[in-house]
Amino acid sequence: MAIEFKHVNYIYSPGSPLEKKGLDDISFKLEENKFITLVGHTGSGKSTLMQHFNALLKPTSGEIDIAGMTIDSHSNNRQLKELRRHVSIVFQFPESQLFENTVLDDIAFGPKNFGYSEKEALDLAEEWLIKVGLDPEVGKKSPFDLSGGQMRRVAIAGVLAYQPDILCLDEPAAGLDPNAKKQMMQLFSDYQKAGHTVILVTHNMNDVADYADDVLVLEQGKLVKQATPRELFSDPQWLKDHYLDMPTAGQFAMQLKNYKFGENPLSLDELVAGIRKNLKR
Ligand SMILES: Nc1ncnc2c1ncn2[C@@H]1O[C@H](COP(=O)(O)OP(=O)(O)OP(=O)(O)O)[C@@H](O)[C@H]1O
Repeated sequence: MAIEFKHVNYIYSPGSPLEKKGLDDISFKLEENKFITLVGHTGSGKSTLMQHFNALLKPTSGEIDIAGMTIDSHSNNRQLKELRRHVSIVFQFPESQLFENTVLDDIAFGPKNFGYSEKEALDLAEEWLIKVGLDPEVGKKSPFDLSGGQMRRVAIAGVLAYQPDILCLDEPAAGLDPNAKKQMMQLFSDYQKAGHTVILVTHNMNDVADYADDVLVLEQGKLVKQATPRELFSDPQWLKDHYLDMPTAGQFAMQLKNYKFGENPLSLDELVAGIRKNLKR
């Protein structure tokens, strides 16, 4: 199911002295089953946009076609429960929402909430506990006896277990060590490849280069670019003008003044291949 935003505006506290435009005439279309990244500086509107994907915020004007539904300022709450089964948002530090006595019960909570029987939900919980890389024995523990990284996995397993078609993630790897972060990003990449849409808010251009099919760039509530990572990172001047970084491999290549790279490398592999070519010249 494709996603389309049509002239979406969102205003915080309209008519009050605190009135603030969060989104400004946003229009775009996303193909289904892609890995999308959402980038932009602090305050550019990423979280505001994200919350429109499952109507935690509804457009002040304009409309959104998502998961076979159309959301506008009048959408009612019954429609929204159905939407939230298909579109899930994982906010930063989701482990702060864990509350059940055991890890398995916590993971099963999501599927139960969306209509699975007790048994089905527990079966899914056992399956996803392993898929997120935890030992089955962990299932019987209290979530509060786990490390921070393990708690994060449990919280994410609770969302993946009911298999939302569209998974929205707000900096899900924040605060994890590099190894744990890589494993978590791989989990999301696998989830997308298994036939789901993943939408990731990130400040990290390496994540954009490594995982994204498509990038949306926000600035002051406006969409200023929709592109592939290759297109975005092939224009260093545009990035500079918009105070955005190049991925590490591209930055490194730009420092090698006497080397010629056909395209700015996006990954370590591309950087190494480019350097090898130059050494053979
Ligand atoms: N509840 C609110 N009430 C009023 N204004 C808000 C509210 N939440 C966000 N804003 C404003 O809306 C704009 C967009 O904020 P938003 O949180 O969506 O940005 P962001 O790109 O997610 O930032 P960050 O990277 O810091 O999370 C900002 O100017 C912000 O101050």
